[in-house]
Amino acid sequence: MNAITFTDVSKTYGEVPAVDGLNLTMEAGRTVALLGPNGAGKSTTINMLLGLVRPGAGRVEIFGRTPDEAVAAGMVGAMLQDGALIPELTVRETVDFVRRLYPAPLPLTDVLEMAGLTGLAGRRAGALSGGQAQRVRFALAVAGAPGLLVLDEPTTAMDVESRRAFWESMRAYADEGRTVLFATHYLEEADAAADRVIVMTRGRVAADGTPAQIRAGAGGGSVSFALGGQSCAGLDALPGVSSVEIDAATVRLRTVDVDATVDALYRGTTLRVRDLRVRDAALEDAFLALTRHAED
Ligand SMILES: Nc1ncnc2c1ncn2[C@@H]1O[C@H](COP(=O)(O)OP(=O)(O)OP(=O)(O)O)[C@@H](O)[C@H]1O
Repeated sequence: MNAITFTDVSKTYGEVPAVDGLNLTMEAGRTVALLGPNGAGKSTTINMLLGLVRPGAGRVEIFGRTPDEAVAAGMVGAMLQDGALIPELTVRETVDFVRRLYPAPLPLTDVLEMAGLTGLAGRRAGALSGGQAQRVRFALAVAGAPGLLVLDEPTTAMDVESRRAFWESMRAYADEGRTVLFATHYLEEADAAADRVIVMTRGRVAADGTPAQIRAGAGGGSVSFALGGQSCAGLDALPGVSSVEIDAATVRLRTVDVDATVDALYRGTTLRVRDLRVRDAALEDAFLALTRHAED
């Protein structure tokens, strides 16, 4: 059974179509990143998934149930952008209070450990830094051991080290066969943490695939090397090459097939290739290409 199904889902605010005819299925056990520029419809999608916003049209299902049923059954944990904490309660009290609301929660010590909060368990929530408060929100999201974990820009306000630790915790949680959906602006996070990336623009899916597939959609990559005084004639005819740029004595070939281009460069030319550099298209290139197209 799919963990998540959106069928012809739309949501309009006034004149603004926040989500526009969304059709999406997500298999259980996957970690999926929802990527998109501001206003693309990510939060609206997540809020509909959690039953916080009702779709104007269409149907949303979680493990075959309505969002309300799935949430009530403790199948969903969520970390939203502005989840308030009660300042007077300690971290331990906060996490324990929430985990007891679920039918089959994780042990308290496990939750604190997983979220990196063991050393902060006695601290009042009101005295936490922004990044520490985010860790508590993560702990609250996983406390009930939900099969689906939904995270809306979870690493906002975290420094680099907290971010790294956060994704490690998230991966440990996902490795138990659970499904994770997270929205992010950070392309490197989608690249590193997700096995599927859904790029949204203007309430629609602009691209959907593994990070490698999305990168490939951006046009492969580039091959550059020091040309010295040699001629660049014929380079544009090598397999895969879509353009040839020359900057000082370096030539850069944009290619849809890096392997074929490099192979032909060595076998099919008499050039002396020095200082060869190969670069895959970054997810960022793909993202910019996709979202730029949508803004046209
Ligand atoms: N409660 C609301 N009332 C009116 N318009 C809204 C509301 N919520 C969202 N919108 C509009 O719907 C569109 C989609 O917004 P949404 O917050 O879902 O995008 P997002 O991809 O999450 O953006 P961000 O990355 O900035 O969080 C935007 O144009 C936004 O202004």
